[in-house]
Amino acid sequence: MSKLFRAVILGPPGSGKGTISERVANSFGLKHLSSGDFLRENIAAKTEAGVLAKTYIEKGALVPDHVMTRLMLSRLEEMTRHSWLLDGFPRTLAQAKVLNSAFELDVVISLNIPLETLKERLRHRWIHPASGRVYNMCFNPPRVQGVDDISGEPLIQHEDDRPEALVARLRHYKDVAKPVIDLYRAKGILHMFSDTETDRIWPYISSLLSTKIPTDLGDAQRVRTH
Ligand SMILES: Nc1ncnc2c1ncn2[C@@H]1O[C@H](COP(=O)(O)OP(=O)(O)OP(=O)(O)O)[C@@H](O)[C@H]1O
Ligand SMILES: Nc1nc2c(ncn2[C@H]2C[C@H](O)[C@@H](COP(=O)(O)OP(=O)(O)O)O2)c(=O)[nH]1
Repeated sequence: MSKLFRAVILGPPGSGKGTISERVANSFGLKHLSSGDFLRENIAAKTEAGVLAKTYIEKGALVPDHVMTRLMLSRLEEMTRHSWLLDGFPRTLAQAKVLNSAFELDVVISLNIPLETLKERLRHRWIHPASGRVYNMCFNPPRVQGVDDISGEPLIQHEDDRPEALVARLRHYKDVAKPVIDLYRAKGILHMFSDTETDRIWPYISSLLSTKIPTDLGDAQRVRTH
């Protein structure tokens, strides 16, 4: 059995976690598990966790740690034969400790993007709620403005993507994320990236992962698309 690769990407709202995770999944054949997308799946499926999580998300609050860890770890138990990249989890120190007790991580990527850049990006972010597909009028616009390329359904903007909501979200993110970042720095597996453009960060992340991901992942898993 080849060694599997386990990674996490951390970053504030709008920092490019989803965008970069998709490129990592496509380039290295890792499974991308986004906590936000998984929650939306559970909400749509009206699972017990989904119904409970919805009550918190609607209030703009984080889902309680015990609900998140139970949900995410049960999903990860189904993926033990895969290499994966987690996006949006862990978000708190309690979540990180539970994850670390269950899996040994190889790499933690932390995106450090300036506030003004985040504001500008989120101002133009449009989302297809059912699929979680993300567009940006300045970066990756849909073929037809306001319409999802795949389903033809309308795109929406998150209420809390508005600039005035972002400052509070960012302060909360920083308070909650700092101990998580410090934990992984202490473990010697943290890699921090700072820039205003994803396309400038991507080559560094791609070359880091190329050195870390076992080459014997097997062709089926390791599909290189350039
Ligand atoms: N690890 C987590 N712990 C607690 N709540 C979470 C977690 N991940 C997601 N959530 C909840 O689900 C909501 C949607 O998550 P999602 O990642 O899609 O949006 P977000 O947190 O606004 O992130 P971003 O703007 O960076 O894409 C969050 O606002 C939060 O309430
Ligand atoms: N202009 C610009 N927009 C970018 C860049 N990288 C990502 N974006 C867009 C995509 C999204 O609409 C928004 C935030 O990116 P995201 O991948 O959803 O971030 P995250 O919230 O998952 O961390 O910004 C980028 O480099 N430049």
